[in-house]
Amino acid sequence: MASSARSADSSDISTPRSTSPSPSLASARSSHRSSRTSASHRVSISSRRLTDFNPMSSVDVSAIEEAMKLASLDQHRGYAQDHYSEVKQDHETEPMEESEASGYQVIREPLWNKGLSFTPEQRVAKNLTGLLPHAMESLETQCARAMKMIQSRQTNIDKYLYLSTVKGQNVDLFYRLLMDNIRELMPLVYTPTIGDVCLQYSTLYTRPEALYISIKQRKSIRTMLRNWPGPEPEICVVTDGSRILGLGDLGVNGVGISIGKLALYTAAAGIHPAKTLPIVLDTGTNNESNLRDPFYLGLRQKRVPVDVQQDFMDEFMAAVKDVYPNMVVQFEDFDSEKAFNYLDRYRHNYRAFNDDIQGTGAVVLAGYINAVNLSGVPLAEQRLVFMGAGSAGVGVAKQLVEYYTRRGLSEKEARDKFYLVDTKGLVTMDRGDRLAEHKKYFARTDNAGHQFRTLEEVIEYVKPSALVGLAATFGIFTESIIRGLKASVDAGGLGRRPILFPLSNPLTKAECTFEQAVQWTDGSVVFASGSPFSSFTLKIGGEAGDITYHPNQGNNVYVFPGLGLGAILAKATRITDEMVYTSAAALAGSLNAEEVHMGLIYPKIDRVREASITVAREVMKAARRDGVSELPESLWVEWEEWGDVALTNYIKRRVYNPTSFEEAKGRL
Ligand SMILES: O=C([O-])CC(=O)C(=O)O
Ligand SMILES: [Mg+2]
Repeated sequence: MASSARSADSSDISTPRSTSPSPSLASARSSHRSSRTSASHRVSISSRRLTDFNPMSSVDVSAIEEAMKLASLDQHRGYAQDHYSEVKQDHETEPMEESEASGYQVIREPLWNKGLSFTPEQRVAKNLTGLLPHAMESLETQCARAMKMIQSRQTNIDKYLYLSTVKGQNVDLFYRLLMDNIRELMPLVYTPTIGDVCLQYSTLYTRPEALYISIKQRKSIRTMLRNWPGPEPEICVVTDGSRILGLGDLGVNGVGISIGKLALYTAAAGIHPAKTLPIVLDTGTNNESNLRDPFYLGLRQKRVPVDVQQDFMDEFMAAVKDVYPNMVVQFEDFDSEKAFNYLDRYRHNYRAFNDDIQGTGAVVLAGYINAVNLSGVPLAEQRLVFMGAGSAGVGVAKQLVEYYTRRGLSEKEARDKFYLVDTKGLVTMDRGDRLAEHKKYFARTDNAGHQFRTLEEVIEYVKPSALVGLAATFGIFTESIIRGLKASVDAGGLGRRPILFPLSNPLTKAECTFEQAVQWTDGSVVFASGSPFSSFTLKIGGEAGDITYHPNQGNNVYVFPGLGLGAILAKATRITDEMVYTSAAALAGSLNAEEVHMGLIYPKIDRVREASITVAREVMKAARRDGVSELPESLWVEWEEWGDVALTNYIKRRVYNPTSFEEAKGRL
């Protein structure tokens, strides 16, 4: 593991050393290891448990007792005593290399396992003969079997669990499967199914897949980060579970989102799975049903106050910078106030961005740029109503303001195009309640003392050309609201089309369905939703025939993988506004002729990986323009000479692509 390169932490006695194990030690260890992953995990966990807890705290006493019990259990297996003394001398052991592994060690390490794709030569060389059935299969055949199994499962949760098992056994198979069937499988590993998974995470739990960092162990954050078995992660997705999708506070169960997003970093942008790190920060939960659930896996306490969490967050970010200085940090699904605070606080000194504010902002901007073209309502006449004024609502609106200012409007002119609505009605300065800080920027002052309490009143008053939903309330875009939107667009001239983006996730929180949007606008809608809807066919019959309408999925999955990949490959020291804005512009321009012809505003989801490469390339260039890329000057000079082709090639050579059967031959 490259852990020997991690920086030392004086508060942590398990400072890594780069001593190699002696051959006898290595073979003694290997007899106890089933895999590199579990080996390094075991070593780190035992050394942490017995040495790092502060015995003054009550929690720690029981943890130490528990660790002692575990150690004595291990002793029964003739393992712990020797092993532990080794660990004490050599706190971080060198992990086994793939080339050293043999037999079950190979098969049981998901990153090394090739399932039935091992060739006869590999089977002999790796002592796998007899451990596998005779059949030798291509990755494609293994995928076909897995698809058959998935299709035979009745519920989406069962399908998710099957996929999760595949991921835990054979990483290449999981990602080949996901990449080749992204339209069918993304809804299982991501929204909407991941929402249900998060709701039940503690019950569904079978194995750890993330770092679980609780505020009770805040003094050992560095140790916990080092315990992660993957070598030098390049990207982490961190949540505190306080606002998971539109489902609210799910506490530690929200970790499913970090896991799901990172699966898409790999499937949609090719970041190596071993370089991804899902993290949940456990600072308690205010979700009563979690607190009552006997299986709940998180801290059984109310959330700590905001200022306490702020300190914890500072400690976490500092630890990340020490242990993995190059890692990009994606903040995910923090409740709005924290989301804005942390972004402001860390964006200048860390490689960090917020997916809900910036990722969603960029993806909606990309869709909006294309939607305006289709709508027939000129940019100057556009007026937008937002239902929802949280991190996503405000983040999106700000991204769109930036677009307008770049198109020549003053900031005030741009801002005046936006009408944000929350549960109390139109957000105005004189509404009489205490406005959250992040809403103030868009609070209207031109309402002449009048308050608009409902969305209907606001539609009637504003006569918008676009309606965006980020309110996490199912069905809040009623028939009369959608017809009202259509009427205000029609009033400007026939042939104009309303823009309607019900963006809340998962589907149970969508502000309206695609079918409703089509029906209530007589098919004229330009539509994007956060979670995927199926195409809808309007049965007209007769001469005219039926019409099939295609929805768009305006989900940040079109942005965060490419934004993260671009930041990593550019070695960006920060993630600048220019990089985020550029990701949107690049995405908007990434549709091919067929997609344009179909009237889509995003590339088809099957092409998300291609789009991500384009986004990553443009993000890299933006990092260079902003002077935050630490890549050698000579590379940039060369790319400037050769243009996008060379840079695209550079990216493509660095992305993970699960090897096919033939390519796999040379691997071991
Ligand atoms: O996870 C998703 O599908 C999009 C997102 O960031 C959210 O809804 O919070
Ligand atoms: Mg999110």
